[in-house]
Amino acid sequence: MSSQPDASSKQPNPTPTPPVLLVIAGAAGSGKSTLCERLVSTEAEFSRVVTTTTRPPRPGEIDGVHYHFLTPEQFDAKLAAGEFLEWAWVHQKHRYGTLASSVLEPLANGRSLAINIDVQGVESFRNAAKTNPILARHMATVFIDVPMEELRKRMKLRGQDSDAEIERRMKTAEREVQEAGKFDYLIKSTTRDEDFAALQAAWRGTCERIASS
Ligand SMILES: Nc1ncnc2c1ncn2[C@@H]1O[C@H](COP(=O)(O)OP(=O)(O)OP(=O)(O)O)[C@@H](O)[C@H]1O
Repeated sequence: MSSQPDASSKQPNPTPTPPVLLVIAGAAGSGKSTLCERLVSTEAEFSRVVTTTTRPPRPGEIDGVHYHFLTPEQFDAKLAAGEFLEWAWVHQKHRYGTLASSVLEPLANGRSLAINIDVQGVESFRNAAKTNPILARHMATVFIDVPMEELRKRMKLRGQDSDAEIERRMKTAEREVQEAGKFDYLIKSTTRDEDFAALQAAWRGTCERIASS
């Protein structure tokens, strides 16, 4: 995960906005990370949700900044106490998740948050919002919709994944796109700039909903 940008490089927004939680999902290669990074690096109100992992820190990674690093035992204890909004095994090796406190505390302090997560993780957030009025009020879910052939192209161009891995991700993408109708906002992906403008529109829409409720 990339480091948090320097807050001083962001332009403060002259009009105060209510804090929001934008939960951004889409298939692998859809551009979630690109959008999330641009939002937290250009909009002064936004921070990235600091998620939790049992994988050991890599050199240079700071606890509480890049991740909350927990031992498997600490993770188990928080799980048993119901402190996670969502969690998952990754590559059957390490667990990753989002603590409710990592979302609720910044929101209570007036910070807006963005998180990029898979479609299954969003379902957990939606379920949590059913019993948590703060989440229900401040959260909006955003799906980035990319035509299948364009997805394959983006993953090939990115050059991170083998052909076999890309095909595996494409199969998952076909399942994930079936869930698009459950999201509050759908971004029909075109250029990076237009996608970002659509994300900003989703942010504005969410602020208006909160202000009028
Ligand atoms: N609107 C766009 N048009 C063309 N290319 C894009 C667009 N948005 C992002 N990309 C490129 O597509 C590739 C995938 O983007 P990114 O890594 O942000 O996707 P992701 O959804 O976070 O993927 P993953 O889930 O695999 O981490 C990157 O190379 C990125 O630069």
